[in-house]
Amino acid sequence: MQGLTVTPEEPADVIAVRGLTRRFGDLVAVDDVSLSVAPGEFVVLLGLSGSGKSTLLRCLNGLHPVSAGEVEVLGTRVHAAPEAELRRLRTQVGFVFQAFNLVGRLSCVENVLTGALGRLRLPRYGVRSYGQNLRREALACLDRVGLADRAFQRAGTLSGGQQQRVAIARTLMQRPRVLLADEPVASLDPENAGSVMDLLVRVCAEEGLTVVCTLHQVDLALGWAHRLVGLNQGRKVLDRPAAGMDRADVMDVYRRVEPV
Ligand SMILES: Nc1ncnc2c1ncn2[C@@H]1O[C@H](COP(=O)(O)OP(=O)(O)OP(=O)(O)O)[C@@H](O)[C@H]1O
Repeated sequence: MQGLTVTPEEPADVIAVRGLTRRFGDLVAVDDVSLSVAPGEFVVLLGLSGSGKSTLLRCLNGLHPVSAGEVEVLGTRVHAAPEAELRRLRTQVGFVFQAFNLVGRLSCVENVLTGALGRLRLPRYGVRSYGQNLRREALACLDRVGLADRAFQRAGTLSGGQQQRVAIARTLMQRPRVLLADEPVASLDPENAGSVMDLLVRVCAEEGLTVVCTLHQVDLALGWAHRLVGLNQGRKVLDRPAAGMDRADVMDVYRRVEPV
């Protein structure tokens, strides 16, 4: 049709943070940070211990209220959302923790099944209380992380690397659109850290997830991130595509205090 041109729209940012400040009493843990994350982007947050990485991550899904500024995730205005809206948002935002947060006495498959609770109306108790389709899906999630053969083993009896794989399977079961990962490989030895990161990056790419992940391992960050964001004393001191950056550029994050 003449005269009618349809321009493909740029997809909106999945995460948009503007002037975010989070204080704990007199301490400014996150200081006037702005950040946009595009669909499917894998952003790694770097910075010294205490620089505000975990606090920023928790502000993204409303686990910490913000002191000032705006946080928008998947179109939800997190800074102003009532608790019910935040609960709805959290069903779409997976969280992977350093300490795995599995229930050690439950089997791997039952831990994975809990990832589906956000989309079920009633609580469930025991593997058999979930329908057959969900049980099949949970086993498929375990298969994707290479642990189908451990489905009925108690999660607490697995190694750290295996437990983090189960936690990733639980996140897949949640079918999130965004993944927040707080030092997901900090408790693992270097070899396991590499292979769990490898898995995390692969499944996130397969699912088209938008990811914000805090890491202490600079080499892993350089190897896997699309973009590196550095914090120092709560301020954003780096925000660059990872391609073309080297270790020395990244190490600057740990010294710089001037915001970008
Ligand atoms: N609930 C809280 N109450 C008081 N202070 C807090 C709280 N949570 C974090 N802080 C403080 O906020 C600052 C930032 O902490 P945060 O955990 O975000 O840092 P981090 O960069 O994630 O550190 P790490 O790499 O060690 O996990 C620190 O000084 C910390 O002590």
